[in-house]
Amino acid sequence: HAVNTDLYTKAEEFIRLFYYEQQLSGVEDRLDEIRQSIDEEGTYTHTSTELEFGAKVAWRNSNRCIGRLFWDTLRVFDARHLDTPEAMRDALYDHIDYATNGGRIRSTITIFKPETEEHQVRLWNHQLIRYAGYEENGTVTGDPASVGFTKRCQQLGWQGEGTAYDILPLVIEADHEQPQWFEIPQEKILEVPLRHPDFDWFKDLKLKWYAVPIISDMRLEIGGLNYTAAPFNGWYMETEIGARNLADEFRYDLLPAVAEAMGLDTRRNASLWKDRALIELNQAVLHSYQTDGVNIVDHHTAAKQFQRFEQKENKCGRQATGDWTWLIPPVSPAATHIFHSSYENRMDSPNYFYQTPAYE
Ligand code: HEM
Ligand SMILES: N=C(Nc1cccc(CNC[C@@H]2CCCN2)c1)c1cccs1
Repeated sequence: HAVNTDLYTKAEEFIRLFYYEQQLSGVEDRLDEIRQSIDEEGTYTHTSTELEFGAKVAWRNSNRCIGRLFWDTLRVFDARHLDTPEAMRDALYDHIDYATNGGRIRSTITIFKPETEEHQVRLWNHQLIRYAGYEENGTVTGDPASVGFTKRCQQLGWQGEGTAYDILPLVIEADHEQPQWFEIPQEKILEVPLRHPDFDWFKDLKLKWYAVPIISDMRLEIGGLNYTAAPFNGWYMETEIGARNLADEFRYDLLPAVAEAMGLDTRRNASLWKDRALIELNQAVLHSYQTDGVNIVDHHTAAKQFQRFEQKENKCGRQATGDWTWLIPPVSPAATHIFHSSYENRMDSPNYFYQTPAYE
């Protein structure tokens, strides 16, 4: 019974927040309904409006997110009625199409049914769209971060072409049954070839990245219910691609190649060759996405937008919580106000959480 009381307590806190912020009447009747449902069935069901509000506020509460100014514009697709892996696959295809929108990216979340004692839906992908990683005697082709998941996909019967840019399949696990994998049709994947506005040789590095980051392995908690499959996307901040995915030594490790092509002295740290290469790589990312009409935000603009979010929260009588260590951008952090601010890293509910890996 303790568990149910815990569930009711969380449900009540969420419902009261929803009725207060949306200035609705009749909260006691709704709470009676929920208490009865929990007593009779051990759980309760969110209305679509409660679900949408919960997903938006979970984004508003995401302490590590610099993009929260737009929390209230999230498009929420309610996919709780879908029961088969094929139906879920089609909902994921629709998510990719709707979010991509030819480059005019729309922040979107698709929410599958919450976990109960009987069932749980999990997406094994970290992101719906991501490149495979193949390890051959010490060297990796593709994304080193994907080596483990790529091996699991191969064990499930998937075969990639072996290039540095193979798109991994969707892997859907429903109710502890055998996970099913599905290819994503190539025409659904928007990618951006990278070129530099001033360095004509940059295109000869033959680099590209995908347009839409869709996180698919986090748990959305709303009023005590856990939505263990709720993929969400926004657009990229350029440093994620230019300062991490393509720059980290344990990812695509491209700083030496860019620095050499720039003719920098890579033997001496004090030449600041890594810093110069970083700036040009991030400049190429911004230039390429903007030229192709694919939404992206630079880290200075993103910080300004976050400052507006902080101000907007204060106007609403709230104080924005945050994780400073993630909110500062990895390039020129002290050039943003965030570096010179402090934030309480309190985890409010609703929120997005890490969850136990779906596979090992
Ligand atoms: C609209 C454009 C958006 C931008 C530019 C943006 C930007 C970012 C960035 C740069 C990070 C840090 C990621 C990293 O360093 O790996 C982040 C984290 C995060 N964002 Fe956003 N975001 C956006 C939209 C969203 C949306 C729509 C949601 C959910 C509905 C969201 C939820 C989160 C969460 C939960 C984290 C923390 C992830 C973790 O702890 O690993 N963001 N965001
Ligand atoms: N722009 C985005 N970036 C983002 C957001 C949340 C999580 C992530 C992935 N973070 C994990 C990686 C791997 C370790 C450190 N970064 C990226 C968005 C992805 C989905 C919505 S916005």
